[in-house]
Amino acid sequence: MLGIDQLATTLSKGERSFTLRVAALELVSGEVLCVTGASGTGKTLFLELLSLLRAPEPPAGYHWTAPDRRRTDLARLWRFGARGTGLARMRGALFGFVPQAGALVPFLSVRANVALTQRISGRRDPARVAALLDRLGLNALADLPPSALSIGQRQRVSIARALAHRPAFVIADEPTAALDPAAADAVMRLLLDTAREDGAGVVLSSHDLARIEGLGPRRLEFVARELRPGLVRSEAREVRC
Ligand SMILES: Nc1ncnc2c1ncn2[C@@H]1O[C@H](COP(=O)(O)OP(=O)(O)OP(=O)(O)O)[C@@H](O)[C@H]1O
Repeated sequence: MLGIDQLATTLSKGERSFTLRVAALELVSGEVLCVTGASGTGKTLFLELLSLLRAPEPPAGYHWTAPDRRRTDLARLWRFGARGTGLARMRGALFGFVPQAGALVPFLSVRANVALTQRISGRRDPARVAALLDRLGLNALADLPPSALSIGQRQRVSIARALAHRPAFVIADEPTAALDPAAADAVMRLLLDTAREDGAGVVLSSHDLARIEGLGPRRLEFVARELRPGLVRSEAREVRC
């Protein structure tokens, strides 16, 4: 289980400052959480904090309780900086990423792209790569480079890559933003179904409420307020759908 008890970050430039704050959140592996809010309310920032890509402001409360009940203080992993090995190990074990537009490695084949997260996390498992290629309908494309694929196909590769190393959670930042409605529905279904079969949780952001309706009972909504000119604070509230 992931547990947040105060997680915040502030971005500043000149007179402008944007603070994002999440007071409390618990997330069990296998759950689906949709993250919503208007453009610029900090959905991407929150996903970066959650997935250990961005350091939270101290004091921060963020921990992981493994199935064997061992507890890791995730906020403390930042004490050695962004390149700390403990941080990288935990990030790799807990999270897989589906970015907005695939972000595949252009000089690797589809198969090698899917295997990449296994290589990075030291969890090599060619049989699982083959199973995911099959599950996501990518067998015929396995030896092609990403440039030979449609955007929807690239997103399917991205989903396979995010799951290949068996993370506890898949983090998807507007995963269907670049797709037409039919392809978006198909990719969303594949993402959620494959993650569910694997027992992985999914945290996905979207500003398209219609598309995420019915995906799960939990939604975290960010609302930003300008406290005074140039000083914006965005806070989360959980909405039960
Ligand atoms: N250096 C900075 N100083 C102040 N504010 C910043 C800085 N960099 C980014 N911001 C603000 O941080 C906020 C968070 O952006 P973020 O990309 O997380 O929002 P989002 O909800 O994901 O938006 P979208 O739906 O458009 O992708 C934005 O309002 C942006 O203006």
